[in-house]
Amino acid sequence: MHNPIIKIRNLSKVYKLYDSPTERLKEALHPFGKKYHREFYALQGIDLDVASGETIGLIGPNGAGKSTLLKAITGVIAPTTGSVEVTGKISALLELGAGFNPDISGLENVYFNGAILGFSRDAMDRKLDEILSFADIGDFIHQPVKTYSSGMMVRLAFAVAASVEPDILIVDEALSVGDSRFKQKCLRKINEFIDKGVTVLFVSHDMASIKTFCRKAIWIGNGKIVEMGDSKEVCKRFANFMAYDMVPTQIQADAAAASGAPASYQWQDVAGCASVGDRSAIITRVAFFNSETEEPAELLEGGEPVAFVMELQVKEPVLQPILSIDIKNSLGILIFGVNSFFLEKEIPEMAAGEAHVVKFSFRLPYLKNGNYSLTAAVADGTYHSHVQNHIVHEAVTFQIANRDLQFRHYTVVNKECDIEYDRIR
Ligand SMILES: Nc1ncnc2c1ncn2[C@@H]1O[C@H](COP(=O)(O)OP(=O)(O)OP(=O)(O)O)[C@@H](O)[C@H]1O
Repeated sequence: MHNPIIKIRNLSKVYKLYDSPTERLKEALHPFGKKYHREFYALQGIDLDVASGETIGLIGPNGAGKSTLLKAITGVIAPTTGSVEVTGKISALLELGAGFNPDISGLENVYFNGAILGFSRDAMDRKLDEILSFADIGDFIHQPVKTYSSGMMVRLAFAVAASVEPDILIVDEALSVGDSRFKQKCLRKINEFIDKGVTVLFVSHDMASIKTFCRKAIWIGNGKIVEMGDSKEVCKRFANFMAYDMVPTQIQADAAAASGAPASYQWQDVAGCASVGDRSAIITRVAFFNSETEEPAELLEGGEPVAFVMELQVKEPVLQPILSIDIKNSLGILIFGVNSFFLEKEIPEMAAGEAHVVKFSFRLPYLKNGNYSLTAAVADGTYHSHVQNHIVHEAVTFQIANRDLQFRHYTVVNKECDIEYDRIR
């Protein structure tokens, strides 16, 4: 890469961890320099080149080292080893309140921050209207920052960061505390920066934002770069890792073999899920996956062919089984559902002691970006008169993250609708 705007070589950051403050004191006072600490690598051997105009999303589990990397790039912390070279003006939104003096007013902080970024008082005077109107916190601007709500703090911080025409914009999850209207306003502003060619580094646990804004994503785990590449691909693999890789595969295979069920499903145990019913038949485990690629359905776009499989153990006879799945949004509102009764799929009686595997295959509707859960149920009777045997809430959860703007506004997008149009005057 020619002249990267950020060049990182063999970057490591080591923190000293002490079991108690006394250990720290003992180390400081020890006449022969005895060590009382353990070393913890928050970052280890990071090599990274960022080209001007790139938009990069950083993803990874809690404590992976994402914020530490951003702090090293902005110069807030010094590397233990290695180097970070930055060419250009950085505007950064790090943790909440970082860069603000809590005892002085918001307005004084605006000038203070401007000065740190190299702007004179006159230059900040010229930017002030724009900053105040973007932050939109009214008279609170004259109050000390320590009286601000977290939302107000991030409003002011973003307004200042956006006003200084940076070459590199760094946003560390800060936007998550803003209300949704402000968040949208910030995201529009970030888009404007991207259009102008500003380099953007963005930490978020929200895969939809990462996929929307960032062409490239870097997955950080245990202080190292696990994977780097197209944001869609990296987000997908990270989401699958978070959902499934922590379950030892041998346990899954053993459980499948014991039940005689196909071992190929990536089963999820539902024992820990909230459930109700008379338990004549119980749902013991489930799997949800893309039926074309067979990858776990954790991070989706809508429109994919998917399959949901549930395993049932029958304790008492179920004479007229009805099997159903419901998909709910993050507020618990039912978005759509499917059941064997509606589908006129007659399921034969299930006898005590039997085990069954039921597979629903369908095309996922185009849903609004967000988090969803799937409730699975088995009942006995007819649609109007039945006994619930087992309803398992949030049997699986998944996220819809579609970077295509058209899918953002409607709860469900129906692409099958015809529109007729006549000009009448
Ligand atoms: N000053 C410090 N002293 C000791 N350990 C620290 C310090 N700052 C960070 N760490 C540790 O470094 C690791 C990486 O932290 P970091 O904040 O970079 O993670 P992260 O990926 O941003 O996590 P999250 O998604 O939770 O924000 C964590 O284990 C954290 O506890």
